[in-house]
Amino acid sequence: MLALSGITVRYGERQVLHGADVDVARGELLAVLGANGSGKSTLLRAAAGLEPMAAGSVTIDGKPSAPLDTAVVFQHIHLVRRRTVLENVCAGALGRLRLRHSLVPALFPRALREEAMACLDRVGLADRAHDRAGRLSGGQQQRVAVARALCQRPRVLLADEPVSALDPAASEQVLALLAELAHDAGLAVLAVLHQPSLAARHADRMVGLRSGRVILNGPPGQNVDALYRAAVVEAVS
Ligand SMILES: Nc1ncnc2c1ncn2[C@@H]1O[C@H](COP(=O)(O)OP(=O)(O)OP(=O)(O)O)[C@@H](O)[C@H]1O
Repeated sequence: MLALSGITVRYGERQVLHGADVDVARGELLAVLGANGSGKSTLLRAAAGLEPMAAGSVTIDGKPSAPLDTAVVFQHIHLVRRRTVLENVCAGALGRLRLRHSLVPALFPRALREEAMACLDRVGLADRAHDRAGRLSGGQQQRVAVARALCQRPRVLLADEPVSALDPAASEQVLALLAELAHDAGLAVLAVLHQPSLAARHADRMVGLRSGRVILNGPPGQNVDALYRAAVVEAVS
């Protein structure tokens, strides 16, 4: 479904991605791991169309990816804290509906509110719909951010270190949610993670980057885990 082919990114003289090939199937959660500075976030930004590439292509089912095909969830959760949870989720649809209602949430159409409620239900937070977003815990806010991404109706969900600011229990919940969205909703999900053990518990496949190159690609398991530790983690220790 999502195919990143020959992704090459340079900052000035410095090349940070060297023709990386990564694909994610429909219904798959792919974890991208690697040491600091290995190019994980740059790869994700390239997948989202947010990074100018020196070479390479991003396609979905063989066609160039369009902006609304991919939704992104970031480490820093950008919810509007004084707005309700439901209004924040509705905002995920603004791009696709070309609504001008972002400043007047009361005017969100009823159908959109219902869809946003369904997205919230999917992340297990329908009962918090009318609370102000700022009152939720960090883990709950990240799940709201996932619901907002779903309201965009993307085909691909990209998550950049979505659990870095969360405690272990909330991290497990968010990763389980991403896996569920891949498996049950048929999304292709790519998550940049720093914790190999978390990735191994939830991801269908792991890709390891080192210095802008893909150095491993396989299902979580002893071989990949050992290779990951040897090739990625120990490279920086
Ligand atoms: N806008 C930029 N201008 C110049 N260099 C950049 C820019 N963005 C990233 N880099 C460099 O590109 C390299 C890859 O960065 P990237 O953020 O993709 O790594 P990462 O694997 O996500 O790291 P981390 O785990 O620390 O988030 C790093 O050396 C970084 O300093």
